[in-house]
Amino acid sequence: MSGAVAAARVLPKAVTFVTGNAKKLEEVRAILGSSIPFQSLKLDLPELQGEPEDISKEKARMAASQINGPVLVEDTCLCFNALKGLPGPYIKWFLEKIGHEGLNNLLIAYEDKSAFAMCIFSLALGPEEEPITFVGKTAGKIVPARGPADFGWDPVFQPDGFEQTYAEMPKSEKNEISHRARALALVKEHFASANYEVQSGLNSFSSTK
Ligand SMILES: O=P(O)(O)OP(=O)(O)OP(=O)(O)OC[C@H]1O[C@@H](n2cnc3c(O)ncnc32)[C@H](O)[C@@H]1O
Ligand SMILES: [Mg+2]
Repeated sequence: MSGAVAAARVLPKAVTFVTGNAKKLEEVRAILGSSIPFQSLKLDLPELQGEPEDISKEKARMAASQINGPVLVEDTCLCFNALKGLPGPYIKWFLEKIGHEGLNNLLIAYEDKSAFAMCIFSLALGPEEEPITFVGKTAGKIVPARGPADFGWDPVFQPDGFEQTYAEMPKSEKNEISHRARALALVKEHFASANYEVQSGLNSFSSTK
């Protein structure tokens, strides 16, 4: 078999990035550019419980069966080291209920304000396929809110090596060093090496071009 080129994996349609979060979509678009042709769908998937990687995979399975085609989803965690990784995948509810100040207050009893942001993308090529995950992390610390409050917990997260919070940075700078950018770098690598082809149609592309 040596020298044989692996047959292209034909996908019925282009990969759909499924999220209910417009800001995530904006960043994914900015980071991926035209490197991976994808379409997007706004869908509020259930907030699951468990270990971050399992949550992301299950989210991908649910999205793939709703769409009946290849999907990319992501789940974002904000993990406080003093709290052994919590709120982690539950950050959405913590943020919604207690806000930026409440997140700071969770750490009042601890000297250690360090945290990391984590993004886990899962790619499911179809409803019956085992999702593949891609993890990106950025270390930083939790600080009193600074900067515009237009995306989640950005104002309270200051990445290591920077004087600005995610919210204070120009978007282009966040998109170079963020948890999301790091995970997407792995997604890009995967697409560059996988031999995907989309069945002819509007979204026709070949990942190996
Ligand atoms: O539909 P999905 O993709 O699940 O979108 P979501 O808003 O429900 O997102 P998550 O379940 O991943 O929950 C993560 C929470 O963290 C927020 N978040 C995600 N990425 C962020 C980032 O880069 N900076 C700040 N906040 C972020 C987001 O607004 C949520 O409140
Ligand atoms: Mg969600």
